[in-house]
Amino acid sequence: MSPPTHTEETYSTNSVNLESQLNALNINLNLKNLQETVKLKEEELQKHQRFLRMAKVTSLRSKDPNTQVGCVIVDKDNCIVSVGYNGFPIGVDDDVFRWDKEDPEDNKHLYVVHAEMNAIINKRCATLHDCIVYVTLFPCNKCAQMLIQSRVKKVYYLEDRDELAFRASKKMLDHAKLPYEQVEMPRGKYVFEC
Ligand SMILES: O=c1ccn([C@H]2C[C@H](O)[C@@H](COP(=O)(O)O)O2)c(=O)[nH]1
Ligand SMILES: [Zn+2]
Repeated sequence: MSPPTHTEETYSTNSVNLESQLNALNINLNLKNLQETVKLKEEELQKHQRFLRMAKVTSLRSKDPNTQVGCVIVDKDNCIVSVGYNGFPIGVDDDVFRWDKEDPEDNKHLYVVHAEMNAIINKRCATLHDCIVYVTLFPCNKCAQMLIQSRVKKVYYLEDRDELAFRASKKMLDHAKLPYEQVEMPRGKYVFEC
């Protein structure tokens, strides 16, 4: 085999250079894409945290001395279409139907309207189809039923409980393919440092 001619050598050196330049360009492009994706993800997370902070502030209106729950529902344009918190129904007097009664015959759980249900009922739009739900506590099985029936798109929540009502809720949401995601809040920025 004859040694490569000068032209062949130059061609081969140039092609190696070109390849390494293309590789470098590709790496740069990939890095830029990655940075863009990370930025978008970070902005998305901040949006969820902002709405969950609103849900938390909403929860402060609840008179439940044990657990205050707040719920905010937003549409596909990120406009708030409803809010709700756990409370007794309109006209049901807190002084008669007390929050602190231990008696199973007269317990708050028999009367309270859950935050999610209030938000579903209070909606200021025709339908909640494809809306996003932000709630401070994972929805119980009853609320999950209502959210599935309302055809909301996703549930973001802060706190969870390992209790039957919440386990059943997860089972149902999984089966109905309604996704849910727990969101962590930035430290020290929970409610008031908006
Ligand atoms: O999906 C839910 C589950 C519960 N709540 C409300 C109902 C009650 O007022 C409290 C839970 O009281 P505990 O004394 O902690 O059991 O939370 C709700 O709004 N949504
Ligand atoms: Zn509930």
